[in-house]
Amino acid sequence: MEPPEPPDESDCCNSGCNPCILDVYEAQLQKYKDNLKKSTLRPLEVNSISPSSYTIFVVVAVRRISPTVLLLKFEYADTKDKTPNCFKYNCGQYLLLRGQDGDGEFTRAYTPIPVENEIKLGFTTLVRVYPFGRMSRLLKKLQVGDKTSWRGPYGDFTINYNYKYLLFIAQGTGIAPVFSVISEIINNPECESFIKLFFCCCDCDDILLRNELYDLGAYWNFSCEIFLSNSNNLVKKYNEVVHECKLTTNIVTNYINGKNNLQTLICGSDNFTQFFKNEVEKLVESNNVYLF
Ligand SMILES: Cc1cc2nc3c(=O)[nH]c(=O)nc-3n(C[C@H](O)[C@H](O)[C@H](O)COP(=O)(O)OP(=O)(O)OC[C@H]3O[C@@H](n4cnc5c(N)ncnc54)[C@H](O)[C@@H]3O)c2cc1C
Repeated sequence: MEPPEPPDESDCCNSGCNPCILDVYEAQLQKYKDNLKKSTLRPLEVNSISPSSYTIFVVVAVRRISPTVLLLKFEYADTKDKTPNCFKYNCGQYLLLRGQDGDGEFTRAYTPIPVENEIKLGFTTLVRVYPFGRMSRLLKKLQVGDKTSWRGPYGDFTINYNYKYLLFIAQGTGIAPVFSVISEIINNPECESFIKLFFCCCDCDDILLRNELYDLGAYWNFSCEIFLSNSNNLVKKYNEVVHECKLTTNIVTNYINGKNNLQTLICGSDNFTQFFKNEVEKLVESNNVYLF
């Protein structure tokens, strides 16, 4: 383990970021000291991103994949006195992007997603831009070559392979951590859980990672059902299950009923997440429900 880089005092923007960079540094320093006591092994991996200080990543690709969603690719471009050899995060973890505007500095969370041929020292993220969003205004203007500051990864999600059934309920860009976790599970040859995804989208253009989810359908233990609030211009692919309606409590209840040993994992807007959490908890104990 590398000693954490101390943040500049000015890195704390006093806007209540979660987690605050100064707290992260203290916690990482303590972890490093504890590790030193335990081990004298030389570190083999030097991560290109750090939770306790900002690292510069340059934009290397901007792809619009729906009217409001961008797929952005970033590559390590810092000049710190370290030679990173990997970009490491656990599935379901997120990064914080630093923004600056007339009102000062602030951060927002974004989730790296696994993609084919990923750059060794980089990451990819799906970003929805909102008309009046503070970070969205900056993201909309990003171009290849622009520099951005990131810290992380954060989040302590761990996959529990003891469940026989894993039900994921995702909405919009909530698919980012869900896709990352499902990909990890599917790639574990020892996993014997059945994975079901209910994916809620506004319309056909909004079915994010559609090809990637379609390809996952080739695995024996994964199936996906897509729900569209607006199904204009819908063209289904072979074997794709697309409902021309919103996901209802009945559909969730029918899936859950009769299944013991099931975990439900939910990711979407606050209202969406809270609604399905309440519904699912009428059927299963709350410790079997995870909110990203
Ligand atoms: C752990 C975590 C991981 C995340 N990962 C991703 C990710 O991978 N991709 C991604 O696009 N976003 C992700 N988000 C959301 C992201 O952090 C921002 O909240 C989002 O980009 C909006 O930021 P903003 O500054 O543009 O909008 P803000 O200035 O914060 O909000 C302004 C307005 O934008 C609209 N708005 C903002 N957020 C939402 C929302 N979720 N649903 C509906 N309307 C909204 C509302 O009208 C709101 O009033 C994640 C959030 C968390 C907590």
